[in-house]
Amino acid sequence: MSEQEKLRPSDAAIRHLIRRLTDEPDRWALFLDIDGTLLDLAARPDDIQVPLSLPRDLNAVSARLGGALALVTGRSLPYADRLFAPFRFPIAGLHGAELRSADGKTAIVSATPAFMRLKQRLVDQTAWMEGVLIEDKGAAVAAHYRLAPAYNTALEKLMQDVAEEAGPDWVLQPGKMVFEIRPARADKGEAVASYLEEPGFAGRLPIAIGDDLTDESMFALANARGGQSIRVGSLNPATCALSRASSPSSVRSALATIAVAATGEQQTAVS
Ligand SMILES: O=P(O)(O)OC[C@H]1O[C@H](O[C@H]2O[C@H](CO)[C@@H](O)[C@H](O)[C@H]2O)[C@H](O)[C@@H](O)[C@@H]1O
Repeated sequence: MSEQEKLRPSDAAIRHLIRRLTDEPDRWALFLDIDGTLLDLAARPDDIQVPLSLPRDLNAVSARLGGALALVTGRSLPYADRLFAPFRFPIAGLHGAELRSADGKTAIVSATPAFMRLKQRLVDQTAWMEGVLIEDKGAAVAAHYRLAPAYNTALEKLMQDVAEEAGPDWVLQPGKMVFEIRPARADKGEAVASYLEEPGFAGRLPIAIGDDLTDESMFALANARGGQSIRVGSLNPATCALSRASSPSSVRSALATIAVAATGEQQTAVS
């Protein structure tokens, strides 16, 4: 059975995606979220599994698009890099605040001493919340309650207070079973807009694929630029994405299918 045949009947958007990127590779630029889009969600942030073939498939799709593929994630840039080694894709990390452009130029945000003290205090203040995990991402911090859903409300209140204390350079970013405090300087939509100014991306139509609240800004940007937006999983809460994909596995299937088509064409060109 081909990768495409494994797709669910509801994965019409994924079939369109495969057709677009296979038939018109010079027309599109692809922006991919990581957790819940490329990778299945896991109980803890560090429990995620990267399927062995995924980095290679991403690289083949990127080559097919002339390099117009970027990962746009809430993870820190160095963390995202490690997931897809040995390849180094253009990556926007910390929800758009960190950015490595296609030519390798990197803008990283540093935590201020005051923010570092806040992060330590957050660890102390949540120590009694059994199951709550604090993820230190440098200039951002996430408080996860996937293993302790009962603390949802208490954690939200605490994170609102901490975000306020952090000041105007940081904002509260809710997500799937998580409250994060991230740098306010850019969101994912702004990161995508910035890529679309770069050689290699400029003049192309964006396709944004994501699964969570943080992805809404890149969906809105892609829609406004005449591109496509695909929300993975449920359409609840309401989304501005134009279409839906059933699961990260359907996104990976699409990438594998496009990668196979791209590699096949290369081989035909050589022989
Ligand atoms: O923008 P993304 O690439 O989707 O990153 C968003 C956040 O993803 C991670 O948290 C989520 O995935 C975890 C692992 O599957 C899961 O345990 C958690 O409940 C999810 O919220 C990551 O840990 C965060 O740093 C990212 O910002």
